[in-house]
Amino acid sequence: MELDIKICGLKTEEAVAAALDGGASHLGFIFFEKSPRNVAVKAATRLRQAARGRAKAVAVSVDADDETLAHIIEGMEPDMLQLHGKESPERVAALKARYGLPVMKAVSVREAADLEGIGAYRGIADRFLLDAKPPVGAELPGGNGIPFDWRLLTFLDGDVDYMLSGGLNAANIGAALRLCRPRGIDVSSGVERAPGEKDPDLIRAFFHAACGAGRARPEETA
Ligand SMILES: O=C(O)c1ccccc1NCC(=O)[C@H](O)[C@H](O)COP(=O)(O)O
Repeated sequence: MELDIKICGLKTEEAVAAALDGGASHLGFIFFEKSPRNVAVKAATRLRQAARGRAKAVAVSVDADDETLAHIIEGMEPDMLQLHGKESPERVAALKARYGLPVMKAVSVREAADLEGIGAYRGIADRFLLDAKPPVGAELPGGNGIPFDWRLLTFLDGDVDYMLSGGLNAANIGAALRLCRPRGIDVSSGVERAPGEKDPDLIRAFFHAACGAGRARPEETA
């Protein structure tokens, strides 16, 4: 099985092209006004066209209400929803049933106890995005460019399908892959020259480093 790679927070055609050329499996579009990566539905609808048949377009929202979600989903036609707020298991189940789209539930991790939060969503969420817990007072629930202690994941049930996220970049992705053996990885700040400004060269460097560490999941290359 190939490693999934999600480039998140895309806002320009240039960045989308670099992500697709690198072989991204998922492209993330942020719908959260406080984020420097926030995109309008109209822009995301245009940007996601290039991904059709090549990568999954992921709509990232944070405790969005029904009206907002309907606008996003009807407009950009995502392949997947990423719920990055405090959405309950019931809310996740209801959205899956309503839209028939796979859901990736973000879980914020700082310590081992945070991983217990996964349990309530198992059998409901299709996938998890294990991200670093934001620092106290942070405005953003994700995209803060900080890693968490990946060693915590070595105790996780191997059946949990997750993308590793939080502070990944070309310099640390090799170590992260070797330690955690995730089925997918996700990056945002680590491929930016400034908050919200993706850098195609950094995107290319990230793919190069991830592929150098084994694009296939490590245990399958052993
Ligand atoms: O990236 C954002 O600005 C953001 C805002 C609100 C909710 C989620 C957000 N990002 C979600 C992601 O999937 C990011 O890629 C993930 O948090 C990792 O970000 P980073 O640590 O910057 O690589």
